[in-house]
Amino acid sequence: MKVAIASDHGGKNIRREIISLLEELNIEYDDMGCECDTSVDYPDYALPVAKKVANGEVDRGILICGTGIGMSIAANKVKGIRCALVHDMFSAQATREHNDTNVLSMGERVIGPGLAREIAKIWLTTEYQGGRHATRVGKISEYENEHN
Ligand SMILES: O=C(CO)[C@H](O)[C@H](O)[C@H](O)COP(=O)(O)O
Repeated sequence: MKVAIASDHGGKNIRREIISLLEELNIEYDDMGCECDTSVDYPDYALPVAKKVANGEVDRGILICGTGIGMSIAANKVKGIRCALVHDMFSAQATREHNDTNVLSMGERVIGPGLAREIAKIWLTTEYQGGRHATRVGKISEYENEHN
C-alpha cells in the first residue's frame, strides 16, 4: 500500500505523528506538505492528495487540518474519492468496512496525536466488507459517473 499525506498549518503535528506510524507499519508514503510556518489554504493540500488517490498513483490519502472539515469537503469534490472525517475509533473501523473510504481526514484542533494515531492505524488496517455495502457504495459511484 502507498499513502499520500498532507496537512495545512493547523494539522502539522498530527501529520508528523501519522508519518511516524506509517514508518512503523512499513507503509510507503508521499509527504505532500505543508512545509509552512504561516497560514496556508487547505484546498491547496487536499486536492493534490485526492487527485493522486483518484488517478491510482497512491492507494489511500490522509489529510489533517484544524477541524478536518475543510480538507474532507475539498477531497470529496474529486471524482472517485470517498473521504471520511473521523474523530473516533469506531467510525475509523466502520468507514473502512462499510464505505470503503480511500481518504481519511482528521482535525488537530479536535483530537490529540495519540487518538489520531489509533484512528489512522485502524483505518489503514481494516478491510472493506463489500456485500450489501457494495450495493450502496455502487449507488454513489453511479450518481457520480452520471453527473460528472
Ligand atoms: O478548513 C478548516 C476548517 O474547516 C481547517 O480547520 C483549517 O485548518 C482552518 O480553517 C484554518 O484556520 P486559521 O484560522 O486560518 O488557522
